[in-house]
Amino acid sequence: MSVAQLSTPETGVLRPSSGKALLIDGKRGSEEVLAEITEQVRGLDGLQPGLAVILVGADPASQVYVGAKGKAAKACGFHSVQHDLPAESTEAEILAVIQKLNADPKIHGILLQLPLPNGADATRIIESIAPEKDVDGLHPINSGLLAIGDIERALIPCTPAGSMILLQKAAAALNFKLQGAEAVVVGRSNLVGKPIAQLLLAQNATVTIAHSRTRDLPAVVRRADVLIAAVGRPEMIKGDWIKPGAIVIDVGINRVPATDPAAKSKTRLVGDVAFAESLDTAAAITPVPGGVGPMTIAMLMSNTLKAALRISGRKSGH
Ligand SMILES: Nc1nc(=O)c2c([nH]1)NC[C@@H]1CN(c3ccc(C(=O)N[C@@H](CCC(=O)O)C(=O)O)cc3)C=[N+]21
Repeated sequence: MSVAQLSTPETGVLRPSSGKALLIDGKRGSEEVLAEITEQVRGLDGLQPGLAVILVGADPASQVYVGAKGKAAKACGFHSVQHDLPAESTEAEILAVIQKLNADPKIHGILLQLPLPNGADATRIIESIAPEKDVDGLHPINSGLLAIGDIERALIPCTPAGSMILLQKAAAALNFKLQGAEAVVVGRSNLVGKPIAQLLLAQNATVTIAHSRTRDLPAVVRRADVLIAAVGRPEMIKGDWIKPGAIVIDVGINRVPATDPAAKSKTRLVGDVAFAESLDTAAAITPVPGGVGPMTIAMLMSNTLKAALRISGRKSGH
């Protein structure tokens, strides 16, 4: 469906004339961001942004994500290192690695892949990362800057930042105003739900954070002009919960058994939103895969570049 087919009434409630939602392409969005970063890095003469990723344990999914991050970093022309630590590592051992990276002038970004094995608490480890190298945006200094609305100074968590870029792309295509819109975030994690809510507030949306204890979740979701699904439960949000004309950003990445026995892979990826059911109701929706996931990696590169420019005393260009 072309953007021209959409009517955009003053109310900000959008009704696609053909009944099919606009797909927001995160793969393409991420390629655009990565190309821009690569171009900027070429012009930095002498400064090479450096990213260190720490992986504790050998969770296969985490290994895939960490591999993708290293690959993207190299493609952008970054210095990229990976520290693999055994699952049994003590907090002191992880802290020692972080101390070294904090002091390493070649490293501008440090990412501790989450979750830690055996449900270990990452709070103290994250707090040991130098805030100016905290490219995941999880240090209390960065979450504090975000909470007081100092978006320029904060390093913003990558998934929320990527989700906002996709939301802004959809809003621009649909001539939809975030200001004053009803936004519902389903999920309240420190990694995704809470920071996305802060970013939406900074855009003057009216924000509701719903979670597992929310009474009548379908009714709350039905109010959403903008719906952010970040619960981590496969296809939990049903098509008939979606308000007609809503913009839907699906942050969930859930691996479920493949339905097609002939499929090459025994599993497939689905989001937190029942995608097929939502296509006739939503004005725009992010697919899974190919939506927020690739943007997350692009934002990590963007944060690393931002950190490198700041640490080296150059302007960050925003
Ligand atoms: N400290 C920390 N920071 C993170 O940012 C972080 C983390 N820990 N732990 C795990 C999650 C997960 N994550 C993803 C990144 C890219 C895709 C991605 O590119 N996904 C592709 C598909 C990949 C596939 O096929 O498996 C897509 O959605 O199209 C997915 C997930 C970052 N995470």
